[in-house]
Amino acid sequence: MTPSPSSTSSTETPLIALHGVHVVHRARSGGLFTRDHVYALTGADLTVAPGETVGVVGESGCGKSTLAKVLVGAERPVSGTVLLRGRDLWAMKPAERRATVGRGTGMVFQDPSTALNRRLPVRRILRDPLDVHRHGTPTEREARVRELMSLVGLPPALADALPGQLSGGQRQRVAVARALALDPDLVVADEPTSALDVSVRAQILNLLLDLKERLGLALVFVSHDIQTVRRMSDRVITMYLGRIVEEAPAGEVTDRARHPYTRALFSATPGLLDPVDPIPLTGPVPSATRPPSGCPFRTRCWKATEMCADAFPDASPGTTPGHRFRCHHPVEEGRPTRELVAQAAAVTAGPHGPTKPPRESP
Ligand SMILES: Nc1ncnc2c1ncn2[C@@H]1O[C@H](COP(=O)(O)OP(=O)(O)OP(=O)(O)O)[C@@H](O)[C@H]1O
Repeated sequence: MTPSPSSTSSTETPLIALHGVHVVHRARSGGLFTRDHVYALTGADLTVAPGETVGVVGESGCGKSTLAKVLVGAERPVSGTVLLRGRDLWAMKPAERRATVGRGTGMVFQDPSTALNRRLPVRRILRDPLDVHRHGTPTEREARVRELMSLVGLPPALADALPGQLSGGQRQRVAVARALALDPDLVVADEPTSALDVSVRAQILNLLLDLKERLGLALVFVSHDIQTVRRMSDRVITMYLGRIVEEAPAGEVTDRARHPYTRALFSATPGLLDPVDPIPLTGPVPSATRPPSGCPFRTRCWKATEMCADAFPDASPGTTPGHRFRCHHPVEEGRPTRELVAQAAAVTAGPHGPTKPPRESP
C-alpha cells in the first residue's frame, strides 16, 4: 500500500514506517535448506503513529511474526525500507542500527520460558540491555532495575530469582520489563499471552495496556486471539500469505471490513458477530513457497475473477480515516456478514468443496 496520511492518525511523522518491504527465506525441509524460497512478507507498507496500538491478525504462517521482527530491526528485508522516526534502519552501520533499535524499540516474545536466559537472575536480565547500551552509571542502572520491576508489578524480593523459580505470568512481566528497559517509543508484542495459563493472560494484557497509557508507548500486538486484538487495538492489520490485505480502525473491522478475507476471518471467530456461520472458503491456504500470482487470496475467494490473478490490487481507502484495503472486488460497504455467507456458499462448491477458515484458538 502506498503510505498515506490516512494510515496514521495524524499528520505527525510516523514512529515507524515500512515501505515496500519484502522478506524471503530459504525454505527448509527436515532441518535442511531446499531450493525453494518462502515469501514471508511481500510488499508490506505500514505506518505506526506515536502512542498508537496496532493489532496484527491472520492465519498461522501468514507473516505476522516476520512483520514483528522487521519492526524491531531483527529481520532484514531483501528489499524495501524500514524508517524509525524517519531514519532508514538498514542504511545505518550495524553499531548505529543496534543502538537505534535497542533504544527505540522493545520486543516481547510469545514464550518467556525460552526468551529469558534461564541461568541469569531477574536483576541481571534487566540490567543486560542497560549495560549493553551503557545507560547511566552502575548505580543508576541498579535503580533502573528496581524501577522496572515496580513498573511491571514484580516485588523487589524477586530480583535474585531465576526465571525457573517464577510463575509464567511473572516471567512474562520480566520480559515486558526488559523490553521497557531503555524507555522505547515502540513495543512489539508477538503472541505475548499464548504460552500463558488462561488465568494470567488478562493480567498481562492489562499490564501492557496500562504501561502503554502511562508511558505513551506505541504498541504493535500480534495475536491469534482476534477478540483480544480488536479490544486492545486502535487499528487492526489483516495479513494473508505474506501480504497486508487490509488495515481498519478496530471498531470497523468486524462487519465493516471490505476485504473478503478479513470478513471470512472475523466470521470464523466465535462470539464476535451475531450468530452467523463462518463464510465458507475454497480449498486450503496455498504454500508460502508458491503463493498464487496477483492476489494470494484469490484461490479461496468467492469473489475472485481472472483479473485477481493478474495483479495484486493497489490500496483503496475506506470511508473512515485509517481504513485501507487491497481488493479488486471488495465487499460492498455495510453488507451484512450473513449475506456474504450465503453468497460464498453459492460459489464455493468447487472441486475442493467449501472449507471453513480455521478457527484460531485464543
Ligand atoms: N527463518 C525462517 N526460515 C524459513 N522459513 C521461515 C523462517 N521464518 C519464517 N518462515 C516462514 O515464513 C512464513 C511466515 O512465517 P511467520 O512466522 O512470520 O508467520 P506467522 O503468521 O507469525 O505464523 P504463526 O502464527 O504460526 O506464528 C511461514 O511460511 C514460515 O514457515
